[in-house]
Amino acid sequence: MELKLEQITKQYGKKTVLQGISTTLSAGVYGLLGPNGAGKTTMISILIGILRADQGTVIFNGENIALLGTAYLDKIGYLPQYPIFYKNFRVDEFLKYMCAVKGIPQKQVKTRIEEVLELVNLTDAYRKKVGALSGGMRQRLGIAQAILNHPAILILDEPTAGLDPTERIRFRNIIARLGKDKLVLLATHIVSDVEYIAKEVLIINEGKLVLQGKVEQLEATIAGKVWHVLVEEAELEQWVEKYQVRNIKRQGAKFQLRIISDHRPEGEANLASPTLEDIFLSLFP
Ligand SMILES: Nc1ncnc2c1ncn2[C@@H]1O[C@H](COP(=O)(O)OP(=O)(O)OP(=O)(O)O)[C@@H](O)[C@H]1O
Repeated sequence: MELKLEQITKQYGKKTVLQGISTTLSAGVYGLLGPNGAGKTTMISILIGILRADQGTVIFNGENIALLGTAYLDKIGYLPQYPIFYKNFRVDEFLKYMCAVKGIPQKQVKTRIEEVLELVNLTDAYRKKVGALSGGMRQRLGIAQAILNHPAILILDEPTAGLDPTERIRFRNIIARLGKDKLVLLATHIVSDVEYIAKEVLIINEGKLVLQGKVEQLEATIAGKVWHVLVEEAELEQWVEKYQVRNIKRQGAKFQLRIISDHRPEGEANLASPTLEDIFLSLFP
């Protein structure tokens, strides 16, 4: 399976929101990272076929999606950034409704609903009202509806916003499992959501694809530039002014600073292993 973006460009009025995005994606989890307003949701809207690019094409398995029409939509599962749930529906009623929307044959509905609820660990919530679910359970229900039609491509826009750490990990595990046979594109600005599960990370800023690669490849781009330095409290302010300080952690009477710098900072400085968050923050301080 292959999804290819060729020179995707989109403008809203005079503002160019996507500028010549080109990439090729296949099965596996991809993290789409970028600061607020980078163009993630616009790119997703084009990929799920609800928005046309001004220029460029999206090609699914060798065919232009603009010509595939609903045959392409059948391949897509989508969880929007702000999903609207009908709170008075029960979970099973909501999923039956979504099966009808997606044209799933009546004979398959019951089995398919049981399968997707099991996949997202919501079997026990079958008869619960959607309004009674926690935020995390509701997001998992969002995934359940997105995969009802066995999509080849699953697109999730900021799926973990507002989730507690336990739910975030649970969610991450579900996504990793789904990525074994689907192309999963997960847009987020929470770097840790994708750090451990993404096959590749795409970083966009101001509508341009600025970096793409495996997490280790991206981390290698700032190897030798991430430092830990121990400083006194009285010196903190001058360090923060002089260096790009990523993190400050109290260590006994002193403070440990995580710094991104091309050169070894003065004082007690030790090299640290780079993380994806270091890259993100070095690009968007
Ligand atoms: N319908 C629209 N009309 C005009 N401008 C828009 C429209 N939708 C988005 N924009 C602008 O396009 C830019 C990219 O927005 P987009 O929502 O794609 O970014 P994003 O990376 O998803 O941001 P966030 O993380 O905040 O959701 C922003 O400057 C936004 O204000």
